[in-house]
Amino acid sequence: MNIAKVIVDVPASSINQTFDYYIPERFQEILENGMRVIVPFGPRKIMGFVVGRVSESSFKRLKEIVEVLDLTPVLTNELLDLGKWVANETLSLSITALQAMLPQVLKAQYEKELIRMTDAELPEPFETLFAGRDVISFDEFAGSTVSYYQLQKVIQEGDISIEYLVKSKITKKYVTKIAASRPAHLLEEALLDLSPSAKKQKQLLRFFIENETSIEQKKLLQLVNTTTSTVKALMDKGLLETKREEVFRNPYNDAEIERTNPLTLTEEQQIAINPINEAIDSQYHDVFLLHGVTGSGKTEIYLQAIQNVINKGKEAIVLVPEISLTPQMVKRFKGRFGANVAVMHSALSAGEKFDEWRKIQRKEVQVVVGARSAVFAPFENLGIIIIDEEHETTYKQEDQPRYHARDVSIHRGEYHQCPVILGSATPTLESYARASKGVYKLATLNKRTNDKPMPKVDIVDMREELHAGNRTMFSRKLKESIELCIERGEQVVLLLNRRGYSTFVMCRDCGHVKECPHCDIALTYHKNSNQLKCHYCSHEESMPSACPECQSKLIRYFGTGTQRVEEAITQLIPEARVLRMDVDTTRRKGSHEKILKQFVDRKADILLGTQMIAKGLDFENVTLVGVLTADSMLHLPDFRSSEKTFQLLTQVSGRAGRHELTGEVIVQTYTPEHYSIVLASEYNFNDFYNKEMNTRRIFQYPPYFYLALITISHKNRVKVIQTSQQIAQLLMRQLQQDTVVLGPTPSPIPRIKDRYRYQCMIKYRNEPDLRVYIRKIVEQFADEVRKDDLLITVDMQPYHLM
Ligand SMILES: Nc1ncnc2c1ncn2[C@@H]1O[C@H](COP(=O)(O)OP(=O)(O)OP(=O)(O)O)[C@@H](O)[C@H]1O
Ligand SMILES: [Zn+2]
Ligand SMILES: [Zn+2]
Repeated sequence: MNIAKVIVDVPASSINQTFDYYIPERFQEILENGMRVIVPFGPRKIMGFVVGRVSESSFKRLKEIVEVLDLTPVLTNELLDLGKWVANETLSLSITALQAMLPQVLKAQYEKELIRMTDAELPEPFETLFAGRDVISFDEFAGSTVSYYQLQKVIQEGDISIEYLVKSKITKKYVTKIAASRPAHLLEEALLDLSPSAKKQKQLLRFFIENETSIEQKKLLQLVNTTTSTVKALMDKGLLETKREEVFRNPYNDAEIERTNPLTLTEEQQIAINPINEAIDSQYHDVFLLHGVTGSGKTEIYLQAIQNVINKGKEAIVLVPEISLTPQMVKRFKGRFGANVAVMHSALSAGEKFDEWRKIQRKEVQVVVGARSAVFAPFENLGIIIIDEEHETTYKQEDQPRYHARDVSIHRGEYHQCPVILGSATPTLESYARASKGVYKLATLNKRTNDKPMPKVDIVDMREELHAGNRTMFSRKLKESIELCIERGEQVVLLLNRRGYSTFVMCRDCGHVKECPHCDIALTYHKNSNQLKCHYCSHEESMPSACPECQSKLIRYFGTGTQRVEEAITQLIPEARVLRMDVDTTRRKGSHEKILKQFVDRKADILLGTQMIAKGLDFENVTLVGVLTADSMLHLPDFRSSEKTFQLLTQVSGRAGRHELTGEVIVQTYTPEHYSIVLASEYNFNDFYNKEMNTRRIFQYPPYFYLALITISHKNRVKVIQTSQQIAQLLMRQLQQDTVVLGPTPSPIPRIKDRYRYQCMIKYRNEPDLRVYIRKIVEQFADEVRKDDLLITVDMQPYHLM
């Protein structure tokens, strides 16, 4: 078995396969699957992952592995298989899928160092190698005669550690600790033997006689007021010893987080958790959809299910959307499980992320709470996977590999025979439909744990405001409620639903929105040509100068930012203290937390923000939630726009009245009759679900149909059009009768960075070989992709339709 199968880091489709390399003598004993290696490839040396070992190759004259980067595998066999599966499902390269599973630090090639972790004698070759130093470069080892096998053994013993140097900074920190190397009574004997002049040495020894602990050297020197030479003198006498210990950079101070105990579950919660616990106990895989209104205690169910998993010695993955991964959220998990929790968050530095990942890899924690990519946590004994706010579209990765964390979770759940929990107050139609069919098990929580009703929602028709002469973005009702709320000393959350603004065209008089006559989807305004376009069916028309419904001249496209809203509030309600939270004010690390803390400390009356304030936040003093423009998302060229609107309104309403005080919600809109707004205001998920499912069936969208989106881009527009047409024709030849290929049509954003973009959308019910067809078709263009800068991207089950 001296030949390794390696997936190499070359991002081109023609080499999406393994290559055979000969394993030189010095690596034979240590090389395992999941290790990274350096191999020659053409004229270069590149990185690759070992995915197998064989004794024969069909190729003659194999090249040799040059270097082994890891002495413990960074990917388990399960993850290697998962990588293959992800690559296949998402039509991406294996190397891309594998790299997506690893922290940044391991993706690039960094310099490495060997660090001595003990002052005890190391096996001989290492003493010579270190020659009295604590740290040596890895290259020095590689250039020596010491074997990799020997190194692997001392690493396993914990006497030497390998470090990756991130941007010339050591990724980890160490402290030197001092401890007595003999029991106290022997230290006392030694004390008597010390010469009377060695006062400091005596003082130091007494410290260890009285305190039988190890202590950080720096602290010790301060306490006893002495220097390292005193320590050294006692070490030379064999009385003290030093040990280097790793300090994990801990972005969350575990010690400061107050521990919480499990709450007694309500009856609803108990009924919901029972089947989940049964799956954990009997070790079988099932997907549970936990549909619970905001504030119904879903998180408590997660916590108690995880406790059950921990008790069984198993591990848990909890996924939460990036923007909900607030300190508040982390605290709930650390409060229950303390240091047994790793947190994977994009705001952590590369080094911090690596530390958290290592805790998982070394089995130092049993729980990880993280955003999308935490689904690849290298646990080997999973007992549960939880996806909170399962409807969030951020669970879908928007570049290669374009995987959905939900699909990956279910795949891992099958492998580990453990339950997967999808939780939401507003599940996706896809998940709810599966639950209705019995594919997933449904659990419902209808009541808030505080037994208070959901806050009452008032819909304000902004067209009437305009007719009454109010041209501000605040209705009279909202303005008055804000003033009253501030007077009572309570707080307001204001949502500016900005996503997708400025692209749709609406009449400010009657609320009419221009839609495509064939697709029932808002047309996109293209500023350059002053045209309205549909990118589902290529329909086009020119921008009207008057509203086709009411002839008003006030028809225009929209554009507003939080900054302008902030100015408007201060003009309208000068006494209001406003905190603004959007991409601009949260760009710097920690600013997100700072704003929330200021709000909790009541340093402001109003928290004004975009989508990021709608989720997961829990403020005691918030009694009013205002939505400035509920419909701004409704007219996005996206068949999910109603669903997203319903979800957002429900989520943001859930921020009010979560505690003692009763909450109130005011929703401003130009389309007060739209079902997603009306039904959200009534918290009526079921009617919304039925109505929306009907629409999806009629227009052949998910969950009735699956989608695949192929986007073609190139600098030359003609070439893009030709290629797209060729692709569409090739597809059409292969596909079933009831499969629809829409397009080619220009992408919603038809040109990015001077590249023209066209797309083909495939709607299908059953195409078992679709991936194979697409792969083959894309391969036909491989030459042009490589030489002519043509770009073809494929997104299976797209969420982002731009
Ligand atoms: N069994 C219980 N008894 C008493 N209080 C509970 C119980 N379960 C949960 N709670 C409390 O109820 C509140 C709401 O619960 P939680 O945040 O878990 O709900 P949620 O469904 O996750 O809400 P959201 O979807 O809005 O984030 C929390 O303050 C929580 O501590
Ligand atoms: Zn009109
Ligand atoms: Zn159309």
